Amino acid sequence: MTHTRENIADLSINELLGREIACSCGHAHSIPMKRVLIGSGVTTDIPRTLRECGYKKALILSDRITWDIAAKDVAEYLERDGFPYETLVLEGRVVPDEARIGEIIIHAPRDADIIIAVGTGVMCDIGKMISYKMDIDTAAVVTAPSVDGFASKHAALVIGRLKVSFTTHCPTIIVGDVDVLKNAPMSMIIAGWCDIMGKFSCLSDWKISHIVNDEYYCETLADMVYRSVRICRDNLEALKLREPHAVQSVMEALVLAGIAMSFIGNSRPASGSEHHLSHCWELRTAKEGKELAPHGIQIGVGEALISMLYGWLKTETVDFATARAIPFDERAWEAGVHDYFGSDADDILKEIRGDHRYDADVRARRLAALEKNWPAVLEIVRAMPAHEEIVAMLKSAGTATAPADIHLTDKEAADSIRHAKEVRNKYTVLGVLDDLGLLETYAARIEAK
Ligand SMILES: NC(=O)C1=CN([C@@H]2O[C@H](COP(=O)(O)OP(=O)(O)OC[C@H]3O[C@@H](n4cnc5c(N)ncnc54)[C@H](OP(=O)(O)O)[C@@H]3O)[C@@H](O)[C@H]2O)C=CC1
Ligand SMILES: O=C(CO)COP(=O)(O)O
Repeated sequence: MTHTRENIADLSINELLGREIACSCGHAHSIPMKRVLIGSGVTTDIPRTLRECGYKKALILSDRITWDIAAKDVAEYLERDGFPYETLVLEGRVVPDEARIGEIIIHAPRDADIIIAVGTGVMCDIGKMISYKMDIDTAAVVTAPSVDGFASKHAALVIGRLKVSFTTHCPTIIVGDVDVLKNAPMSMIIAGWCDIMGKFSCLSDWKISHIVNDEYYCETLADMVYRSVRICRDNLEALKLREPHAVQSVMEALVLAGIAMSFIGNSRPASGSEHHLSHCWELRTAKEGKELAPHGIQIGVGEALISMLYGWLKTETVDFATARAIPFDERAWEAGVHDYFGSDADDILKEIRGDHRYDADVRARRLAALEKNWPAVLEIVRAMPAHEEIVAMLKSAGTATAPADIHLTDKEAADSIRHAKEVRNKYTVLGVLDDLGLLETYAARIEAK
């Protein structure tokens, strides 16, 4: 049976796993994930699930906080079941860096065939990396619905003080016990909800790139993600009251976004211009040794900024002849990249030169495609929720809405708008504005606010 945007909604998360989904986009989607347990009390199902998936011995990996929150319960259920396991409880604050990863590899038993990482973004990323290096599987027992990376095969690690995204493998089992998730700090629950709200711009960016660059786009998956975004948006009041169905919908949306990324082999369904701003903020603050707000909270602010740019573009009088006549000052651009990215600039420039995204002929082709398809692009731009609507949603969630709320100045926000198109080879609204010669004007407006 071919799956389409209409009938994919009939499938549960578990029906998306462990098989090929023939899709109307022409691709067969699959993910090597075996089981997703989301619901009240699902921790008790872990021993049976491990056995059903063929595992023989687990290493439960946690830190002190997540041991008390969930890992000790996992250990108790495995003990009662007679399922072989060992535990490794990390002491102190956990940073996913070389030292921690080395420490865990030294202490991990050689005969475990699955690592059960108990925690949130950091613990799950460590679990992915260690299991990948040990050539065994990993399960994520999530203690707060805070990020959409649980189901992805990427691990964000700190290497040489810099945040680097490693390709590892996705967990084979994900557990989100709603009885645990609903008691997480509200700021972490809202962070996950913000990560989901960021999909409004990321999915619009992806669709625009499909039109302009003929980039592969799967309407069925985009729709699947959109549907879960709308459910989370509509459940906000219930989420603030920690109602189980609302917490469950955020956890499911986070996992679905990860599955969608794995299905297509890149992060298009979950990361667009709003994430690229956050990548810039992290790169810069890591160098300055500053701590930023949690990932999801940054995405909320990124979404507010990007929705403002989309809003300005909705009413812009676009002049393609003027855009075509704008010369590309390569030396000035290169100097700007060095200035902004410092020691990372050479790597970034090397990648950009390799993918040719700013070559004159490539720019000209993009501009021609933009001009030819402008009504279709404008339709996507106009469908983006208004900036005021995004800000009202974030305010209602009680979270950050503006750069100042996460200790960024308007100048820092404007600079990230100028440079975020360099951090990933993904065409977004920032690339559209750049091609149209509007990026600097819009960045300057943000700076002057
Ligand atoms: N791989 C991917 O695709 C992605 C990865 N990321 C990465 O994820 C990380 C951010 O993850 P995030 O979840 O926001 O933050 P962290 O994993 O850093 O967790 C934040 C803090 O919350 C604590 N905590 C976890 N659960 C609970 C709970 N139930 N009650 C009280 N405290 C709790 C953690 O404790 P403790 O320290 O004890 O665990 C930690 O101190 C970043 O490193 C980011 O780069 C983000 C997006 C995608
Ligand atoms: O953070 C991510 C998804 O939430 C991954 O994004 P990137 O592919 O932009 O690194």
